[in-house]
Amino acid sequence: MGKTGLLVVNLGTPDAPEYGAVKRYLTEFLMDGRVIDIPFWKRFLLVNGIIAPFRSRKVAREYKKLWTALGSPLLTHGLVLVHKLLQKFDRSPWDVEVELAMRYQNPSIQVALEKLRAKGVDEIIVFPLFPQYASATTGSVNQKVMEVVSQWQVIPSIQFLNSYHDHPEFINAFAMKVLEDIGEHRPDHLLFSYHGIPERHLDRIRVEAGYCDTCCNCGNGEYQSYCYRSACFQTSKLIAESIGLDADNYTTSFQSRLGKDPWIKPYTDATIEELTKKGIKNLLVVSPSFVADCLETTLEIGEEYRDLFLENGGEKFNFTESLNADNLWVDAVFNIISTKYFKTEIPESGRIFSLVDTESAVLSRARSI
Ligand SMILES: C=CC1=C(C)c2cc3[nH]c(cc4nc(cc5[nH]c(cc1n2)c(C)c5CCC(=O)O)C(CCC(=O)O)=C4C)c(C)c3C=C
Ligand SMILES: [Fe+2]
Ligand SMILES: [Fe+2]
Repeated sequence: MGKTGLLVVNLGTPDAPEYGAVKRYLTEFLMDGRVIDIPFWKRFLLVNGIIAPFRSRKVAREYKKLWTALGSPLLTHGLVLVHKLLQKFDRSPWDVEVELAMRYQNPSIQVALEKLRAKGVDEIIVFPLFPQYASATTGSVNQKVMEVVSQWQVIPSIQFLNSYHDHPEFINAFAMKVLEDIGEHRPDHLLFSYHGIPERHLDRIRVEAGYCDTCCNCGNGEYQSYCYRSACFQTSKLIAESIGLDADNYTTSFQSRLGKDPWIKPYTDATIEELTKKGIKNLLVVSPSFVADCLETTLEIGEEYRDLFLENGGEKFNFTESLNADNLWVDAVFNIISTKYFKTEIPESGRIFSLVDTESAVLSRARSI
């Protein structure tokens, strides 16, 4: 077997918590036709004339609150994850190079793929940091990868891992985090809050894939793994089952709406209000559409939704941190990749290697971007 390149990809984040960098990020992101799926000229006017100039100042202020000495948390978690994965693959029987890429801004997919090519990989596995497939996220990453390699003389064999929302390794990793927090905070109720998407995006997939109208009906009956909403309900169900939580004790909802079009429901803000009306006083929120903490978890859930819950009579609000670069998650990614692509059973004793995290190793990687 030759050398394999593992491309780990997340959404992207601005290069700095400043107006200009945020505007560049939002413009690249929202000009993607898979994200705002309207005709180009309308999108161009909307993004360049309204959203980017007016939203960037407020969003830059939010990024400033989030920023650490190492940069944006989304990027830092990705760098540490990749660093640990490299250590694991170095001790494995397989010859694997690992690179982090962001769909928007840096490190770009183009640069990361060029690095893998320079290292002589002859096949590439694309691992999105999105457990549930959406055209706006995984679909867009896959399209970009194909655009880049289409310019190469030698197009390597490429494996796209489209989703792992129901993979036992992913479910188990999140379940462990939730279980720990349930033990600590003893909540009355668990809220699974996923990033939303416009309803129109689901309709497009439904028509293209020939799914029935009710495929994503609240997780009941058949589910379709390419229907983002349905996959989110399935993730909640599997995590809940694995920790022995009854259906009455958890709810699934969708957050982070942008614009006036209808997004998939139920909305997280409305759900939080309903839960308080039902007398829920102690709420634990978990967001398994994100495998790394970022603006949408730390600030939107950790501040906005916390305030909303407390203003409506809630008393205790806690948020389960994401998988970030926990060894639990590193092991899960390693196991997902090696069992799927290297067709190997992982011996129980060989699963966990001791990993030494050095800030300087992460920093030097960050500087080379
Ligand atoms: C988890 C998967 C994600 C889906 C699905 C998704 C869809 C989606 N997002 C927007 C608009 C914005 N998202 C923003 C931030 C953001 N989104 C995700 C993930 C998903 N987005 C992440 C991980 C982040 C955080 C990045 C970070 O640096 O912390 C933003 C930027 C912030 C803001 O302006 O509020 C926007 C805008 C759309 C329109 C969409 C589906 C069509
Ligand atoms: Fe988003
Ligand atoms: Fe559906």
